[in-house]
Amino acid sequence: MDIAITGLRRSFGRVTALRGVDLTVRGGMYGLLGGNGAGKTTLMRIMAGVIAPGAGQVRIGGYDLTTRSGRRQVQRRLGYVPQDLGLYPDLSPREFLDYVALLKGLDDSAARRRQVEELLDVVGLTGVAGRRMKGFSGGQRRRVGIAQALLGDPALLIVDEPTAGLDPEERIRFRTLLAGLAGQRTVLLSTHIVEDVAQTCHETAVLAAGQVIYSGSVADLTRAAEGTTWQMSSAGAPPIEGVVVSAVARETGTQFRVISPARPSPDATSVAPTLEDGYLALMQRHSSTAVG
Ligand SMILES: Nc1ncnc2c1ncn2[C@@H]1O[C@H](COP(=O)(O)OP(=O)(O)OP(=O)(O)O)[C@@H](O)[C@H]1O
Repeated sequence: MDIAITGLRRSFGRVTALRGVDLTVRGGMYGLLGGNGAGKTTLMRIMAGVIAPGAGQVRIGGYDLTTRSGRRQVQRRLGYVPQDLGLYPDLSPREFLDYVALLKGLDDSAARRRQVEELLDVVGLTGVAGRRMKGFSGGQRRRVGIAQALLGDPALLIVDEPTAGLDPEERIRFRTLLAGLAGQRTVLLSTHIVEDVAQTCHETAVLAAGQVIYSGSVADLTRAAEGTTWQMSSAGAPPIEGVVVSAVARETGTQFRVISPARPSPDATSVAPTLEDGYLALMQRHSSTAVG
């Protein structure tokens, strides 16, 4: 399901969360990157129809989200996994999903049960389907969140910060699950974890201070740091030039990875960038133009 957004603005009182967002998404798995407060959640909530847009155009699958009828049409075709999904701790995932399915209008109880069992299997929760959710891990809770969003087989799945707080193994399992779901539908993944986008998306956008400062391929964003990514050793002091991406302590000194337009020290060697380097180089350029 295609998403076409132009000139989207949204404020909360005196705080402007989105200041003219332009974004086009065409199917598959799409990453939305940005730091804290960049406006990702506001954008997701507008697309999910939870809050109305301020000014601008938002069309999803051809439906106009600035109208109430458009929002209703989109909500029928969309699954949303918010950052903090409230679960009922005394219900089991099976009971919870059955309840949400009823709310979504799946009245036929046999069909509802069938769909709930299918989704429990898709998200890998069949083994704990009858257990109360009270003691569930972060990963299990998020799986329940995905399952409830998939009820009704939506063409668009919007997932806000799904891997925050998960341990590394759970994170990998979870993003693999999401990538699998993008086979037949559009999955919009909002995150500040660059690695999740690097491992699952071809296309991405970067949001900063309520504006899209990059949209395009993950490969092109990675290339944004080509020729400006350096590795160097130092007796201890970090380099004065550039942004330090990582610092690894070794017996011989500290090895730094640095993003800098100029060679940060005579012994620094140029290395191939990762998506994280590209993202940081973009942010660095953006903040220097925003200030200057
Ligand atoms: N309901 C609200 N009332 C007031 N201000 C809000 C509201 N929702 C968002 N904001 C403000 O809008 C800005 C963007 O917030 P938003 O939650 O969309 O960013 P984000 O990119 O999702 O950040 P995070 O990763 O920290 O959740 C922030 O300054 C935030 O404080």
